[in-house]
Amino acid sequence: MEPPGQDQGTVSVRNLTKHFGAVRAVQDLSFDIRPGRVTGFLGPNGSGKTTTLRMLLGLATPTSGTATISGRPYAQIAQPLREVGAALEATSFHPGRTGLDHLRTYAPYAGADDARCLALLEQVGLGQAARRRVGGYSLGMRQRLALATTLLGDPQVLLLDEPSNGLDPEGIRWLRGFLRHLAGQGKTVLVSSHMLSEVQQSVDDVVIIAAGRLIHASSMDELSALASTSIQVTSPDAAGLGKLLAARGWTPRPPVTDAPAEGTAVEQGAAVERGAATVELDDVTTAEFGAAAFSADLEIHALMDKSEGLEDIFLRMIATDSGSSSDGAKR
Ligand SMILES: Nc1ncnc2c1ncn2[C@@H]1O[C@H](COP(=O)(O)OP(=O)(O)OP(=O)(O)O)[C@@H](O)[C@H]1O
Repeated sequence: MEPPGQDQGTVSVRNLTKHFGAVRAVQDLSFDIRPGRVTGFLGPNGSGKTTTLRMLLGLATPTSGTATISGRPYAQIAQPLREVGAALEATSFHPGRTGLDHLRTYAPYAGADDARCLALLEQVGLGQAARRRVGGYSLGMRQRLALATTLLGDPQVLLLDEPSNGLDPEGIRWLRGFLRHLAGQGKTVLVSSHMLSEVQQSVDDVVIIAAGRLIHASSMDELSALASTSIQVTSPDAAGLGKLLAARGWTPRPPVTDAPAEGTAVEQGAAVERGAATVELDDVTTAEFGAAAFSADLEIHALMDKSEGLEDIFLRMIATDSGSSSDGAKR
């Protein structure tokens, strides 16, 4: 048994599995979420994100495996609202209650007083709407209220299911800054989403799942390093292009040959036969190539960035898995 406090703030999932009849919602999932970081919990619709969060919160019983927060299952946490703040997808609000009254309902369990409720509403941008009925709140305002509710007990761990849903671009930018601020205080922040692009600017780490299985877990920097850089270049001067590539040590695809291609133009006056060439180069940026071509006085007719972006990597990762996943896709 590890000494108390060793796992403080760590969210751990070990060999976690959940079947609903024939549907394998979560399959042998293992990962850790660390304090002081914002972690994106990513996967396409129906990949098992909410089911995993529900098991972490003791709302669903694992078929096998464990889900713990600070080393303990949720049910064993003495004062759960002071340790874990969670906002799941279908957070429901009593439409007749004001935002402030909604917080007051939970405040006693979280050890929060009225002043804290009001301060939190202010913090999430609902200061002006504190005494308005939630029934009249927009989806984005409800998301902000859900966030304020998770923060009532000043918990170490925050589990937020698609928190940017319904927020406008300004709200998304605000949320980004707010989550970073919370992680900066040493909190463990998990944000689920079905789109990497939605969270890529705000997360430090990523856990990617598809069809209930772990696909990838790393820091955002490590994931970014998987993104390839490649360009496509077309020059009417194959020989000149070949010379430039050789001088720079850049290996083109396909190789450039000096032999004039079909449709060769004969330059007036210089009587030099010139063939056009189109090649692709890896690990060279358009800026690098553009500068090199400029200094070599090489004529270029097209220069395109063909790099694989982060979202492409994410889509490739989750697509690769869906072929092998079988039952999890039964929905
Ligand atoms: N109570 C349930 N009974 C039966 N099947 C369920 C139940 N809850 C979830 N599932 C199934 O488990 C799978 C995973 O669903 P889950 O809601 O965890 O995915 P998700 O990644 O959160 O999806 P989304 O991004 O759409 O919210 C789906 O096939 C879903 O239909």
